Amino acid sequence: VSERDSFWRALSKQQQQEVYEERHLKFISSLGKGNFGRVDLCRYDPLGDNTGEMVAVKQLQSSKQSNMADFQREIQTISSLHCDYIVKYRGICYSAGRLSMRLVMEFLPFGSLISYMEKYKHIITTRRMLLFTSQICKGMEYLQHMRYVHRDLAARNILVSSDTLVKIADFGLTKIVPLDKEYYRVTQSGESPIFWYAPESLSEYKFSHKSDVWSFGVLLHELFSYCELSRNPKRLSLHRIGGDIQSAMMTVHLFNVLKENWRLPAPALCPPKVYSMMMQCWAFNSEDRPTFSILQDLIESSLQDERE
Ligand SMILES: Cc1cnc(Nc2cc(F)c(C3CCN(C)CC3)c(F)c2)nc1Nc1ccc(F)c(N2CCCS2(=O)=O)c1
Repeated sequence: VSERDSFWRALSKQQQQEVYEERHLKFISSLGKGNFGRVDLCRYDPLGDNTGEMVAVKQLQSSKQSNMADFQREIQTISSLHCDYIVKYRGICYSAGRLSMRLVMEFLPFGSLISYMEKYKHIITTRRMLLFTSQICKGMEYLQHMRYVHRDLAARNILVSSDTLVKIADFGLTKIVPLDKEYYRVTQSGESPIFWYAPESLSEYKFSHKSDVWSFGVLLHELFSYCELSRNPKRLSLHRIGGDIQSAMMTVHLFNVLKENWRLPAPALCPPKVYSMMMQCWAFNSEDRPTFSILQDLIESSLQDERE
């Protein structure tokens, strides 16, 4: 009980206010599984007349101590973020009986960018893709302003709210950069999305706003490849380094080909200015990479080209 109560007390006054009562949270369907968590679509229906709002509810799969701590940090992170391009925190559902708590978020009806692009790739325009790019960049500028490093920026973690709005989601790996340093060094590697990692993250486990910029470039590659599985970063990188390497060596081989200046090839039909943006994000030395505000200007200029 004490552990449960200590978590409860740890929540700020503001977070405790947004409490969702379990008895009014009606399960509708499972949306998917991600970092240690499962996300369900629920209707929060206190009036019991099916007029309540639809919400996305994330709960831990295993109540392992380390996962609990990560989940609590994820809740602290997402509840402190207020930005149009970041999925909104609604509150927490603290199930009285069980130890587990659940994170309640706004529901985005179109799902992840990957499923959206698969479905609409035949009608989506370059302009629309640049609009999505600009929104993700604005979300990342805000995240950087709050001194957060996302560490898992990838198309699978971008959610689509409407045909004209996408948001950054899944803060399971997000860390705060300490005030006295420009980067965060992780100890446990866990399930690492190494094909989205900057060289310094592969070799020294260093994560910074500049490593998020590298991942942003990989996300841009996914988007302008219409999130096609045959063209995804993991598939293309494995093709370059040889697919039969066991995972420990994979990081080393990936680092080496990046050191030798291999990069993901330009997606078919990708505007030259957009590929040039990706290549700038993939500068080997982190200080040579653009900031998200410089990227915003480059995106605006590409949008101009598409307008004329
Ligand atoms: C916070 C949030 C808000 N809205 C939504 N809308 C949403 C709407 C949908 F139609 C779908 C799909 C679309 C495709 N068809 C076949 C099944 C349902 C969908 F997947 C999601 N999803 C949220 N989260 C979420 C859900 C599910 C997740 F797997 C992950 N993760 C992904 C990487 C780590 S993760 O576990 O965080 C986050």
